[in-house]
Amino acid sequence: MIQVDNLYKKIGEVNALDGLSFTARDGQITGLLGPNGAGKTTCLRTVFGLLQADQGIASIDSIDVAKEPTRAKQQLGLFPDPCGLYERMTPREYTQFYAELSGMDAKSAAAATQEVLEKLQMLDIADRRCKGFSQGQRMKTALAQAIVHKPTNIVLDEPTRGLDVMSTRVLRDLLLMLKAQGHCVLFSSHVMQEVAALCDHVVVMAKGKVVAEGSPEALCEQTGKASLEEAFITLIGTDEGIAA
Ligand SMILES: Nc1ncnc2c1ncn2[C@@H]1O[C@H](COP(=O)(O)OP(=O)(O)OP(=O)(O)O)[C@@H](O)[C@H]1O
Repeated sequence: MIQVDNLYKKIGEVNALDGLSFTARDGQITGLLGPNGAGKTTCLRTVFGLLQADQGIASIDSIDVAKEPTRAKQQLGLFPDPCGLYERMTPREYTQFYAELSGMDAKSAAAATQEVLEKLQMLDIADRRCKGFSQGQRMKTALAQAIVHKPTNIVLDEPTRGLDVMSTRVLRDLLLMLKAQGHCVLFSSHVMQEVAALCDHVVVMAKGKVVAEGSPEALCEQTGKASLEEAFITLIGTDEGIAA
């Protein structure tokens, strides 16, 4: 479970987070939806301990990220940009390298790597170099790295940005699989369709604050609109920076 409680963060003159609070639960996909500059990335960076909030608490499975960053991060997987893979490494080498970085000895890392490669159904590409991989294959490799240390919680910042339709579908299926396995999945997006299709809980944010939250259906009901897109426009007052 990921909780943010009353987070404030001023960057330069901007209140990037302005009293942000929400909970992302286990066994659910939670979407952070907001226009450009809403504070989504700032929020996720704070959750991962890359930024320190001015005020408020971010916690992973009730562990305060600012006070116990190492222990908190053991429960957290951060999905990296799949474009940044080391092309000369194979998914197995790459995943094992990250497993060892997370503190496992070589034998445990090899076993955890084999397990995750099986789980993501990527044994067929496990021992090929990443150079020339399709976006979907890169995506799987990036996700293998993010979850090899078996975190309960997985965070993704705009994971489908720049992806083709097939790769987006691969990623969606992977996220649904992680949810079915009881993980807490938190991702940011400004793609309405993706959020409506995947999320159990949507946190609509603007200007560093939560404007509304609930299931896509509840948000439609609350605003009296038929689609999440219309509900969003009603809540935010604009659809600027949001993709259908
Ligand atoms: N390093 C920085 N320097 C200056 N301003 C920043 C910096 N990082 C964030 N901000 C500002 O903080 C606010 C929140 O930015 P953030 O990147 O968190 O938004 P976002 O919701 O992820 O936006 P987008 O969807 O455009 O990626 C914005 O006004 C942004 O300009």
